[in-house]
Order: sequence, then C-alpha cells, then structure tokens
Amino acid sequence: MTDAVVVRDVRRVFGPVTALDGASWEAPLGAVTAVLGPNGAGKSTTVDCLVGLDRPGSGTVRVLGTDPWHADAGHRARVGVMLQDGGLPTTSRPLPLLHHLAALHRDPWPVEDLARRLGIDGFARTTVRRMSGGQRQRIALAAALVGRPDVLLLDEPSAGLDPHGRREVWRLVREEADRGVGVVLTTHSFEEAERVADGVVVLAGGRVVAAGTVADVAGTEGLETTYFRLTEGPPR
Ligand SMILES: Nc1ncnc2c1ncn2[C@@H]1O[C@H](COP(=O)(O)OP(=O)(O)OP(=O)(O)O)[C@@H](O)[C@H]1O
Repeated sequence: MTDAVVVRDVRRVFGPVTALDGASWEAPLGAVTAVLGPNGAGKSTTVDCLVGLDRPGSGTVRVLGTDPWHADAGHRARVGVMLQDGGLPTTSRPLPLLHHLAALHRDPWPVEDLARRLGIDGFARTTVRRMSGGQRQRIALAAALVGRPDVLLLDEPSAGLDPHGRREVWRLVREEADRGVGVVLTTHSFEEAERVADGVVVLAGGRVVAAGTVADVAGTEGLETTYFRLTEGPPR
C-alpha cells in the first residue's frame, strides 16, 4: 500500500541555517504519526515541504506517492492541511467559510456536524479577526477536515486549545486514522503523542534521532525521558 508520507534524505538550508539535514522517515495510512522535536528542529519546514509550499534542497518527499511541489488540484483535494499560522481570512465568519470550502469537495463532512464537534457553533457569529487563538485553531482544523481528505498534515493542531478542545481534537484525529486516513501531526506534547499517536518521529537539529512505534521509541524509560536524552544539546 502507498504510504501517506515518505521523507527521504531531505536537506533544506536557509542561508547559514540547516533546517533539515538528511531526514528520512515515513508515515502509513490508517495511523497517526506524531513528529516531535525542540523549537527549530525542522518540523514546520518538513510540513511546508509535504504541503508543497516549500521544496527540499535535496532528497525527496512524497505524499500519497506524489511530489507535493508538482501536485495538481486532484492531489491537493486529497490532503487536508493545518498550518501553524492558520492563514484564515480575517473578515470571514466560520460557517460561511466552512460551507465555501465544503463546496469545493465531492463528499464533504457536513459542516453543521463538524462545527458542533469542534464547538464552533458557540462562536459562529464572530469574525476570524475577533476570535481567540484557540477558536482560530478550531476553525483551521475544521478547514483541514471538511474535505474528508486521505491525508491530514497538522502543524501543532492542539496548541493553545483548552482541555475540552484538545480532547475533541484527539478524538477526531483518532477517528480519522481509524477510518484509514494517514495523519501526521507535529506536537510538543508527550501526552498528545502517547494518547493519540501510533508512531513517533523525533527530530533534532534537522535529523531524525528516533522513529518507530510509540512503545518502541519510549522503550523502558518512557517517551519524555527518551526525548530529553536524544534532544539534549545547544539551542538552535
Ligand atoms: N524561510 C526561512 N528562512 C530562514 N530560516 C528559516 C526559514 N524557515 C525556517 N527557518 C529556520 O529553520 C530552522 C527550522 O525551523 P522550523 O520552523 O522548521 O522548526 P520547528 O521544529 O517547526 O520549530 P517550532 O517548534 O519552534 O515550531 C529554524 O532555525 C528556523 O529559523
């Protein structure tokens, strides 16, 4: 079966900064893969390459077997994306925005159901500009989900969410993976990785320092201790 995501020997350099330094890992369909790593480890750069907003200097990335940099509209409709800076139109209200996005897809998630699941109906009349950070996060996640994509690329989907929001995000992500979607999410939360992920990739300094199932990576010392041991070093 085609992997959801393949990252192979990827290097990406920005002037003096090596954001990705030969990273290789993959993420299957039907599973949640959590990408962990300190600030500046290269997580968002990886997501940008997977989305097709950026391009590796060398190496390859594939999403559903396709090079995202050259992907057509048909491929992009199969990939749901949530970036850290949501990029939502600031004057829009959530339901018209989600209805508009839903109309671009053949078999969208019913907007009212999605809005209820993510608690969006509680601030449905607020414009994006006036929303709290957590409310914007919910809209951005709904926008990623509404097309019922085969792959979800989520950059810190639960950052800034309250406990209810986080729990609902975890439920939604788990449900999507259980129905066959390949979910890749970045996170700084060990709890999130342990609760929701099947696989973990730990990046440090643009390299993969650990990858495998959560249990394999955590080993006997636990995910948090393993993470600190593997990622200790000067900040970038
Ligand atoms: N467009 C750019 N121009 C210059 N440097 C960049 C650019 N994009 C990323 N970088 C640098 O590449 C490195 C990796 O950044 P990246 O955003 O991928 O890290 P991250 O793991 O997502 O961090 P965080 O946890 O803070 O979100 C950082 O040192 C960052 O400053």
